[in-house]
Amino acid sequence: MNQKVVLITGCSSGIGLALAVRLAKDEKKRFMVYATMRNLAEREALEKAAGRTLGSTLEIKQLDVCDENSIKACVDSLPMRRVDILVRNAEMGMIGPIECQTIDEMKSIMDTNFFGLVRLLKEILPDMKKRKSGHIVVISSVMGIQGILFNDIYAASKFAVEGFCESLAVQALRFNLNISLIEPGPVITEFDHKVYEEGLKIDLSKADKVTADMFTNIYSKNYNQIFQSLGQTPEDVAEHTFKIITMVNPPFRHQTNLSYTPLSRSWVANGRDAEVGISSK
Ligand SMILES: NC(=O)C1=CN([C@@H]2O[C@H](COP(=O)(O)OP(=O)(O)OC[C@H]3O[C@@H](n4cnc5c(N)ncnc54)[C@H](OP(=O)(O)O)[C@@H]3O)[C@@H](O)[C@H]2O)C=CC1
Ligand SMILES: CC1=C(/C=C/C(C)=C/C=C/C(C)=C/C=O)C(C)(C)CCC1
Repeated sequence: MNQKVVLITGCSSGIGLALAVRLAKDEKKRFMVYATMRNLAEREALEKAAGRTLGSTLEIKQLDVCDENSIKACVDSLPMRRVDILVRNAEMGMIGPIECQTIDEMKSIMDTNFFGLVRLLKEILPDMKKRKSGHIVVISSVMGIQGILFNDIYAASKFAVEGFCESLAVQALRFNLNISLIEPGPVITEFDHKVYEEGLKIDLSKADKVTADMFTNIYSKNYNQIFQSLGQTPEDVAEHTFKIITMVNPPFRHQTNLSYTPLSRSWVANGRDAEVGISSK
């Protein structure tokens, strides 16, 4: 059987975990999934969800997108170093006023979210080009095309990812490679819990009163309601991504949330006028 080798980053939770399991449980067994995570001590949830596929169509490996050696060691450990489908999923979020964030904290977001992708491609793209086959699937976000209040650095990292992929897409055509950007809106995962919890701990004393008030009484106050009303499950995003992966001619961009799509579409069409109006009152 001609199984496709899939390597996914950030599979300890959320979308990465759901997608790894979805592909490994494919009825036609079309995929051999290497589900990676930076810390193997966090493998329990994936092992549980993988069930019988563990050791058959799913294997767990260590990979930290911030560590070139770990990426190389992981790819070297694969049969003939072959990756047919790379899913770059691992990322970090960050919210809050920039006055309250250090440059080192911002650099760490760019290092994981943007340079993490660059490191992976430096290791995997040359082999894909030689074979003239491969699909690079990047879990981006609607924030890759639309900035959102108090997500300045995170959105910038997603814009960087999208610009990088858009530029590479031109080369990809020449080598018969596909690149797809998956753009979910809010998804209810560890990510949004972690980001929100961290956001609540921010020392707002470095921000002026108006900014601090906007963060507390507009952003934080409405955050849960936005996620509860619009949020998708990681399994839903995994299903969308599965469909993109199994398409003969996958699209370059794909938004996963029909409830959110009108917001990002109208933003692109009308600019700031389309910003969603939620009042602090
Ligand atoms: N949740 C949301 O609302 C949305 C999420 N997304 C995107 O979806 C993707 C997955 O996020 P989601 O499933 O929500 O969140 P999770 O927090 O559940 O998953 C993020 C994963 O990335 C891993 N990770 C972080 N840093 C590294 C690293 N240096 N090397 C390897 N793995 C790392 C985490 O591992 P560890 O457990 O070790 O921290 C975790 O497994 C991200 O790209 C995110 O930007 C897009 C739109 C909306
Ligand atoms: C909370 C909140 C808003 C929306 C937040 C959204 C939509 C967050 C989406 C996060 C995503 C998509 C994260 C991952 O990539 C608005 C509308 C700015 C108004 C003020 C309060």
